[in-house]
Amino acid sequence: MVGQVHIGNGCSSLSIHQPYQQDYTGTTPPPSDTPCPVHSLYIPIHPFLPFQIHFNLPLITLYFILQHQRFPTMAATGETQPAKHQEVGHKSLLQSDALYQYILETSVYPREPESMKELREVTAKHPWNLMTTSADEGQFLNLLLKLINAKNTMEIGVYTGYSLLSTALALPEDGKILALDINRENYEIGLPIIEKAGVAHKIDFREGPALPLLDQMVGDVKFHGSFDFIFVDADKDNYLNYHKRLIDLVKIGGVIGYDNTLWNGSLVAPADAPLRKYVRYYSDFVLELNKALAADPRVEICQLPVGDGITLCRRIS
Ligand SMILES: C[S@@+](CC[C@H](N)C(=O)[O-])C[C@H]1O[C@@H](n2cnc3c(N)ncnc32)[C@H](O)[C@@H]1O
Repeated sequence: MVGQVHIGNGCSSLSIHQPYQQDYTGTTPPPSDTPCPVHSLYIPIHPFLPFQIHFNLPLITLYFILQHQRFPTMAATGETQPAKHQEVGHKSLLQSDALYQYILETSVYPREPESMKELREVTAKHPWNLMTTSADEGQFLNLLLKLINAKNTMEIGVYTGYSLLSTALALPEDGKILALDINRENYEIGLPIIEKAGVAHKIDFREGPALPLLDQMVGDVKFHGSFDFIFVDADKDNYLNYHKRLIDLVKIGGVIGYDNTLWNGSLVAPADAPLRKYVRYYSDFVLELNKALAADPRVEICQLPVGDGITLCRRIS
């Protein structure tokens, strides 16, 4: 497998794939509790490329793949035309684009802080913009954090920082966000806007894969039960691994939010639906996560069809 790189996973979740996933064929998923080794090679060609590519992959094929990554639900529905909605960050599972636009224009954009609007617009120009948290979900997170009086929080999966900014704006002056991402470059796109908004002092950004850091924190009792809120929006194949650790780190009564738990609606696609390989692959992890969360007596849950689906878990024991 000389000269192969694995880049990205699915819609709205960039995953830098780990060595154990090399040669992924869709039939041999990686061990579910294998800690993420530090990625050895990172080539930011495009975040949604689901599988390993050969360096000599013809450009035309690459172009074809990139075009189709933008409309991952097409495969699930058998549509032949891309969805009409072109809103950046559009991940609504609403069947009506017009209704989604109505929500954005009536309730979201008019109340969106200027800094978030600016970050959304800057992110829209970035080639991986489909990864960004949608504006309606950003608004939801902001209100949720205020409702639960969150002060000490964590975010796994920052990208350019839209959800991070919505969190930072919601927290009190002495609030904190431990922000984890393998890619600092994208975070730095949003950082000047976050600084201008006067909330950068709340953010402790750490570059690197999240799991090893979580393991360190789990090994230190001072972090146990210390987080009011944790937002997970990163590599789906590690969500269960994250949950195993985060459950110790979030306080009793605190909330973990897992993003993309409806995975483009692919979870209910028939077995023979022509899903793209990466959608099918990550769909199994999301299905496994949803089942595990529903059966976990340590949390109360609520799965909301906001964005690409967000499952809130309130720790109760
Ligand atoms: C969907 S994006 C996050 C979007 C972000 N919440 C926003 O509001 O724009 C997923 C992010 O997860 C990061 N990521 C992927 N694998 C990761 C890992 N193992 N540890 C930490 N971050 C990871 C990617 O670099 C990417 O920036």
